[in-house]
Amino acid sequence: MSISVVYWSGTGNTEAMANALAEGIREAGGEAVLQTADSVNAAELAKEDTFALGCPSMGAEELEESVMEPFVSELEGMVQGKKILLFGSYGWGDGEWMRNWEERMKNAGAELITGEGIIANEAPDTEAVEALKAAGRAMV
Ligand SMILES: Cc1cc2nc3c(=O)[nH]c(=O)nc-3n(C[C@H](O)[C@H](O)[C@H](O)COP(=O)(O)O)c2cc1C
Repeated sequence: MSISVVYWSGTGNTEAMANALAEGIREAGGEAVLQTADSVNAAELAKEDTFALGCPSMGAEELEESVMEPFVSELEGMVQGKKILLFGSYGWGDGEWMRNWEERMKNAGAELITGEGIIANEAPDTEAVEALKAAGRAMV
């Protein structure tokens, strides 16, 4: 099973999370397709039943504004019934951006894999890496 992991990452922390997730997908025998959000067409992605989206907390507890925000906004109209895993890194906040993002996707009709997004403070630590690998395995 081929699973897309689409993310935006400015300094590599969310990218490291995407790599851990991909490792879990591969451990379970799946094929992980890692792509940055600027190279993905939302309508094409929405043809898949299960996929992962990653973005750090930017702005003031917001999705990155030039690529990820418009991408997620476009996807919102197309995710009814989709199984989506959300993940991302943050710095100093309390995860508000992820709670808002979860709410948006649920209101758009998506089912969140693991129930809530997986977050990591700056670079993912061992615990976050293990949680991402487990989520990746569960997606296959
Ligand atoms: C412009 C900018 C805005 C940010 N805003 C927040 C914020 O509102 N809350 C927070 O917890 N972290 C914030 N951060 C910290 C990043 O979320 C954190 O450094 C994260 O690890 C970056 O992930 P990345 O390496 O995938 O880009 C901000 C960072 C930048 C550069």
